[in-house]
Amino acid sequence: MEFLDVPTILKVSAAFNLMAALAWLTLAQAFRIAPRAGRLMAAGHVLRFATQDWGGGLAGWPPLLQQAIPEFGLLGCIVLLLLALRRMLRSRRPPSDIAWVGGLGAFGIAVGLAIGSAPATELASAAAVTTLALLAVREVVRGVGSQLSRIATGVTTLPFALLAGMSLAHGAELLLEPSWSGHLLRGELPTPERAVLWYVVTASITLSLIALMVWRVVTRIQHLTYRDPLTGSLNRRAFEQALTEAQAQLQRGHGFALAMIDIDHFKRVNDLHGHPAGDAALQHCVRIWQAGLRKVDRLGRLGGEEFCALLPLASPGDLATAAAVTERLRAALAAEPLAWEGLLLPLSASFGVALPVAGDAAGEIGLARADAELYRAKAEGRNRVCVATHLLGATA
Ligand SMILES: Nc1nc2c(ncn2[C@@H]2O[C@H](COP(=O)(O)OP(=O)(O)OP(=O)(O)O)[C@@H](O)[C@H]2O)c(=O)[nH]1
Repeated sequence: MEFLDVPTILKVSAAFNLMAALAWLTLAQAFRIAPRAGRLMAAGHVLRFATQDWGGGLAGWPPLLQQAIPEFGLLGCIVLLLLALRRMLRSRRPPSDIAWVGGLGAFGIAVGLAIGSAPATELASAAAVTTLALLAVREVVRGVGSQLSRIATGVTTLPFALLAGMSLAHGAELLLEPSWSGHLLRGELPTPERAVLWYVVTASITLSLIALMVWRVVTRIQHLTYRDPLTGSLNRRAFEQALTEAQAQLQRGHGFALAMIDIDHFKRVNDLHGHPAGDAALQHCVRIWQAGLRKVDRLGRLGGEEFCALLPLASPGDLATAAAVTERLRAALAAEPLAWEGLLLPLSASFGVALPVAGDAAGEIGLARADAELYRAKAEGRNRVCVATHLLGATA
């Protein structure tokens, strides 16, 4: 580390915090990207900038403040960062756990300062920072769920895990060698290795949060592009894209079935109970059908009260399985009326199931066949599943 002296590393780190604060504030205020999370992040970086020891910067201050300012500053910065992370990942969990850990940490630091024990002060700070960093790891893992690959989740959580590890190691170091603490009070600077490590961790936490923010924005754009805003099912364009991809897979022996769906007498719901009731009925149907479908299945709203489910099959011609799945969807809706303004509105739908045709690139022939079966289900009395030429389910 001879090429970099410690005061330079500390100044670079301070400048980085200031620039990061400006960048988050610009994203939040000028571009309205993750505004609340951005403001919290900016506040965290400003706090770190203002309270970090830049190498002798606190030398003229009273000894108590020389130790108190960086310890409280670091703790406050990590609390703000964790709150920002929670907002970024749209977590609904109340911040009481963060408040508890931050509050206990601050109390521990204050007690350490009051009794004049530098090791106790640093130990309280290390314990709180370790816990907060572990909470951050948990937050990311839960927040991204299965939506990111394991590698991406691992890379994103790594900086927080590193921070937890460093704080834990520092705590252990203080227990084994209490004389190491209070280096600020003695006017000592950290070693170049420590200073660089802190800088790397701070910078990688910022990069990790930027990656999460980009991921959030991209996910939102994808949702707006591919989802029906009312029901959350795929919109027509996205469903057609899924169908085209499934048709291509058909050549490789991966079969699927199409179940065309239309809610029965839906106009009556609108006419008798109003448009909002109709909207609620559409959401109700999609919630029930999504619950009955597997993760690999795709449900799309093709328009109005017409939907289509794309059901991948284990064996290409397995129409019986597709019919059984569709019958389950029919029965589930028929069994669960919509609760609307104190009333229970019975709902049902008709279904037409068909297999796709190889070589039909956009899947139009399969859709037309499923549509013909749906037409037959309507004509034969509704609330039923018609498959190819066979009637499999029928209820009055
Ligand atoms: N509330 C609401 N209604 C919609 C929406 N999209 C379409 N509709 C209504 O859905 C109704 C469809 O009615 P029809 O095509 O006559 O079909 P139906 O009443 O379900 O009759 P069958 O299909 O023959 O059983 C129309 O009244 C449309 O206005 C929507 O997003 N929200």
